[in-house]
Amino acid sequence: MIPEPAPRHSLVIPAYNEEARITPLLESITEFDGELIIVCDGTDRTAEIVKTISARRTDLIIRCLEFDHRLGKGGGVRAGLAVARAPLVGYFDADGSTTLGEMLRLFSSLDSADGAIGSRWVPGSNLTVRQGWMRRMESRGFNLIMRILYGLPYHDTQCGAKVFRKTAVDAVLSSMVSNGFEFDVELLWRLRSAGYTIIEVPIEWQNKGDSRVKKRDMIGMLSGLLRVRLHRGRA
Ligand SMILES: Nc1nc2c(ncn2[C@@H]2O[C@H](COP(=O)(O)OP(=O)(O)O[C@H]3O[C@H](CO)[C@@H](O)[C@H](O)[C@@H]3O)[C@@H](O)[C@H]2O)c(=O)[nH]1
Repeated sequence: MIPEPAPRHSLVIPAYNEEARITPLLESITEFDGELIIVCDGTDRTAEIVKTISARRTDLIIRCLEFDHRLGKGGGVRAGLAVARAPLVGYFDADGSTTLGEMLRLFSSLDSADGAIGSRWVPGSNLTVRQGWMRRMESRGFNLIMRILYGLPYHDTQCGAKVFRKTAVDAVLSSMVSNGFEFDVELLWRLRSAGYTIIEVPIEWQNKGDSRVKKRDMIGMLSGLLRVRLHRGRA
């Protein structure tokens, strides 16, 4: 049997109880030279919907990873990245806050770096629907703390659109401990500490609302990051 060629890109979509938003996102993708890995660990019909679309859309490679317990956003992304087969990998949110076109633009900037993160807070970005001022302040404050605590020079560590060379991700993934929304910061920190270059790229972003991020997740995110920094010390 001739082995299937590896896809060019792997994109992970963490999808926790996304039955209302996953169909429009997948249907908006008309062409993609790669695989989509949807990580479903919720309690609604997301996985069932993904499998139905996957069977019908023979023009796309859609893989559905199913879990019977909640992994957290970070845990979900990690599970997806671990089985990604392409040399260029990444992840973005299920809510359609950014588009596949923007993800392809991020991929194309990997010519000059090992990782590229979408940023809503650098010149050239386009926020078509702005976040409320409270969430914006929290985001700015969070990034400031990350600059101080982790020495990360980025303006938007939490944007859900990120791409990397698979070799870079593979080098750090097994040391990662974060499962929640703090995953992104730990990943960036470990990659930078291992000498990989990551650039920040302006992105087009539409805030969709109906966030799964609750107050307790924010507290969990900060305390998780303090724990990683204090107890693990070095990457
Ligand atoms: N598999 C899985 N996915 C999850 C989980 N929790 C959240 N997600 C997924 O993570 C993505 C982001 O969650 P949203 O509910 O859309 O929250 P948001 O407020 O719009 O998220 C923004 O802030 C987060 C925290 O800073 C960011 O991580 C996120 O990328 C985005 O910028 C969605 O695709 C959602 O399904 C989980 O436990 N498991």
